Amino acid sequence: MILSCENLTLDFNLFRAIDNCSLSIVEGSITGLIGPNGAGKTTLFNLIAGALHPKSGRILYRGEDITALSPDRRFHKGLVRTFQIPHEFHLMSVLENLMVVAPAQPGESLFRNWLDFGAVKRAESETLHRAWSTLEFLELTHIAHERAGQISGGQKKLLELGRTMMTDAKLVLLDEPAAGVNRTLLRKLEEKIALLHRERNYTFILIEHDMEMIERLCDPVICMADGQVLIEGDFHSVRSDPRVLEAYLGETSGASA
Ligand SMILES: Nc1ncnc2c1ncn2[C@@H]1O[C@H](COP(=O)(O)OP(=O)(O)OP(=O)(O)O)[C@@H](O)[C@H]1O
Repeated sequence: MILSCENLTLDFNLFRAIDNCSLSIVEGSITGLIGPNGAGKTTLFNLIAGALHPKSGRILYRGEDITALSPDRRFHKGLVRTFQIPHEFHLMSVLENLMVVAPAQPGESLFRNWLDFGAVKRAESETLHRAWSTLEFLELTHIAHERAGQISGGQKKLLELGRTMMTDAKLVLLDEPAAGVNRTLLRKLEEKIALLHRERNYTFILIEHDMEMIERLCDPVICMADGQVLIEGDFHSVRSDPRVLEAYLGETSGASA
């Protein structure tokens, strides 16, 4: 298991958003996290990424108890939430947006810079090389020098995925990657997620309301309701489970399962 959440509970004032929730994520899987609006999916992501801390329970990442760690410490251990990395810098180019995500570089310390200019240059050229290979992987080299603020919504999602590749990500939390992405770019995004999973052994947890995307990419699928795990299994068994249908029918805002 790459991640285990054990009996997590979180309250927002008197409202219990996460209620004694336990789940485990298998290393190398793409796990789909579904559930009606308000089920607690994003709050669970916030707990896993460290943006919120549970009232009780614990989180183990690669066997280590990370419940008390800051988001930053988790990020440096390879637990990356897509929009934990700041949204794209609009005025910077696509290439520069990748380069700024790279782990701390020697040139960031003036003293070090003065002592070892060669090391700074080497690190910069490694970062540039990594950023360029990331663009090649994402098939975005043609927009390398465009301002990030001017690219399409789907290209921004690809860029966001690319920025996880500039870190040494192991477990990536994707919160509704399909939202606002056109069909063509959505298939490309799916293809890249599948490739990162297959060829680079990334583990993903994917919150998504687009059930076709969940069906194509995810195994297993976990359905949450009322701050708890309702059921876990393959897409078809989860989708046809009467408890899941009931949970979706019970919601008022009408997301489709
Ligand atoms: N900061 C907050 N303060 C108070 N209540 C909150 C806060 N954040 C979330 N909630 C409530 O906690 C519950 C779970 O919300 P959450 O956003 O985790 O659900 P979700 O499953 O991600 O829903 P959606 O699919 O609509 O994004 C909801 O009832 C929501 O209103």
